[in-house]
Amino acid sequence: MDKLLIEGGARLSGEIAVSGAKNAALPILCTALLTAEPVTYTNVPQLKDIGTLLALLAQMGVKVERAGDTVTLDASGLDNPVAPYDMVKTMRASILVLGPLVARCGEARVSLPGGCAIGARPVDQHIKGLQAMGAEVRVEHGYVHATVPRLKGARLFTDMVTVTGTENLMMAAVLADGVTVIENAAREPEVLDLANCLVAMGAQISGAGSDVIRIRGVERLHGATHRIMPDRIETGTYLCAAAATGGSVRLTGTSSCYLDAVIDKLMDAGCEVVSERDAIRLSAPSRLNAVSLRTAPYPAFPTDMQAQFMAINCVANGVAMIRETIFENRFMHAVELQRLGADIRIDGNTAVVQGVAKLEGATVMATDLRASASLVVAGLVAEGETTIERIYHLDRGYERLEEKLAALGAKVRRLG
Ligand SMILES: CC(=O)N[C@H]1[C@@H](OP(=O)(O)OP(=O)(O)OC[C@H]2O[C@@H](n3ccc(=O)[nH]c3=O)[C@H](O)[C@@H]2O)O[C@H](CO)[C@@H](O)[C@@H]1O
Ligand SMILES: C=C(OP(=O)(O)O)C(=O)O
Repeated sequence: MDKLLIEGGARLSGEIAVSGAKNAALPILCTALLTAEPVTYTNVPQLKDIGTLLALLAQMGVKVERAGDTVTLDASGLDNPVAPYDMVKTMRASILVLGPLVARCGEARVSLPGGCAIGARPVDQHIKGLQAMGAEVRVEHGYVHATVPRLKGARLFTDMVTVTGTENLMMAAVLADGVTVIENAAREPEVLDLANCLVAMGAQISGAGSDVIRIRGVERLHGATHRIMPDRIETGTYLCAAAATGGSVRLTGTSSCYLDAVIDKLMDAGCEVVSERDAIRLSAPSRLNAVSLRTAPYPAFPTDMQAQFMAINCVANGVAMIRETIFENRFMHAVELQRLGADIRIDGNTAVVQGVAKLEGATVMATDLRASASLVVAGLVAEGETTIERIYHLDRGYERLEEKLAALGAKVRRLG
């Protein structure tokens, strides 16, 4: 199993390009299921999760062509609306095929993605929404079976803000008979990016990006070309890495416009952040101030950046309170950070981080994607060598991580 070796202490500086967003690409690639015409997607990141999704689509009968960051999908031969357990178990986002399959084929059999390290993550809201649109849905033997002659537009209200739930129901509604209104919708930029792709394919959607989305179903969608938005979490992670090391970096192919909550906190920590049209520059002081935060749905502070901010607080000046309100088990990085010498106390969904003067390198274990990112950030500032095990988690969400870090001057290498 691959490991990452980091020799801490280098101050990051220089320029790197940010990749397309994993969490936008995953739902957006599923839009191909909604049409018999080819759809081309650009700025698709080369990540393990994307490979898993493309393999899943291919076994359904979708023709997949991939050249660099461009993917063309042709679902004219879609003949197997099934997502088997073996392909779904490694990636929760595979539930995103459910809505499009029911909408286009009138049936779907999709394995429940199951629990994962950061929480139970049920999909009851996805199911409830499809039922409200007239689908007959049964959960049997670990699979969601859904059938319906044609979905009907409905008024949907989710019990909590759910990102992939909103995305699944929006994709189901675009081919439904009549108007669907999703209330309490997720406002994440990735939901808006998905809506933009669907509109380019002929869907009628208004309100995406707000908490009420209105969709008028159409008879069919057509092919289109869509560019995936930049990855705001990858952007935030490199900003944290630079900030922790007292560095000065410029990130290109990205934008600060979806990162207000994160950039605010970096500025509170003492960083100077300058937004350009398609780039962000950050310069950090030699020691950051501690910054407290509370995760919540967009536009508030993203749960996917909580672990990286815990890492920077470990070496900041002062005490930070970090409250996680989205996932019930998203502090697993804390014990690993403690192995590096961090002072962290967990009390329910709150972590109290007392900054220390220095961390020391050690062997640590990655437990999920962003937990792993926090260990990278901590390893970059720790004295001596840090070995991060189980980095397959990182490969789910960070394209060419070692190469990008090395381009900023980090001493990092992968051991196979
Ligand atoms: C591929 C993708 O885009 N993943 C992101 C997406 O995950 P994902 O879409 O899975 O997360 P959700 O927004 O659905 O989850 C929010 C909360 O709602 C709960 N819930 C959700 C659906 C449901 O049917 N029932 C239910 O109880 C979840 O357990 C969680 O506690 O949003 C999360 C929250 O911003 C991010 O951390 C993930 O990176
Ligand atoms: C939790 C994440 O992803 P996923 O929903 O794909 O597990 C993430 O991107 O941090």
